[in-house]
Amino acid sequence: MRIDIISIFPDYFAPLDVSLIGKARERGTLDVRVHQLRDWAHDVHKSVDDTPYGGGPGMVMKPEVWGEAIDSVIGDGAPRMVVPTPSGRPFTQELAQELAGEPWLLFACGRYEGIDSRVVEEYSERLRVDEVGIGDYVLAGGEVAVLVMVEAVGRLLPGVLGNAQSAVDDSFAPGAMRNLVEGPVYTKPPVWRGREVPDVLLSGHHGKIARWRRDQALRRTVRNRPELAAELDPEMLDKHDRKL
Ligand SMILES: N#Cc1c(-c2ccc3cc[nH]c3c2)n[nH]c1N
Repeated sequence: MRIDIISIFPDYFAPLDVSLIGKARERGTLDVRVHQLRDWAHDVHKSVDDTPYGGGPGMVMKPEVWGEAIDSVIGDGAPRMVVPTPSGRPFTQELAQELAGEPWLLFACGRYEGIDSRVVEEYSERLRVDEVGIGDYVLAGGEVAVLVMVEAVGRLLPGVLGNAQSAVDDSFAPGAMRNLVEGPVYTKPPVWRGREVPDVLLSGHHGKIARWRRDQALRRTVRNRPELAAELDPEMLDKHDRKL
């Protein structure tokens, strides 16, 4: 997978040089290219923003600069374009799985009050463009959101996670974990400050362990994410309710 990121703060993406994503880049599984938007700003100040039409606070990012940058980066290609924005569709594990199936992603990182809306209009005629948000809070720009999305997508690519099963057991993963969050996890020592690991996990009985883990996931989902629990099959809730 190729990933292009356009931003006025390329240094924000240094974390993509380390850990899982860094190793995937070294192996060639991921080809991440970060571009400085100001390279396509031609005035002496390398301006990328201007005052908003209609008035209002802050500045808006100029369409001309974005247009030149995107045209230069994609050439005749057609990546899937993702524009982080608080007003976007929610970024979910399901969307991460979908994006992980794309051969080429282009992330356009806005700053200030955002990117002139004609940029999304322009490229929606030629590319699949998704405006995506990572949560109901407001950041100062799209860079952190892109870091979140690149990690969530990158870890799903073949060979990136040491244990492919991890992705299957992820919270929210399609299939058995859909609408469920993960339950508690434990490692050695068996007793820590007088706190014991649940006996079932030491039993070696894989069926009982699987049932216990699912029950714990359900309990945590009901407790922490009741809106997800409401989406679960009532039969599953009922079966576990008798024990919840
Ligand atoms: N994704 C996302 C975002 C943002 C965001 C994204 C881009 C810009 C550009 C200026 N301000 C921004 C905030 N805030 N909260 C989210 N969930």
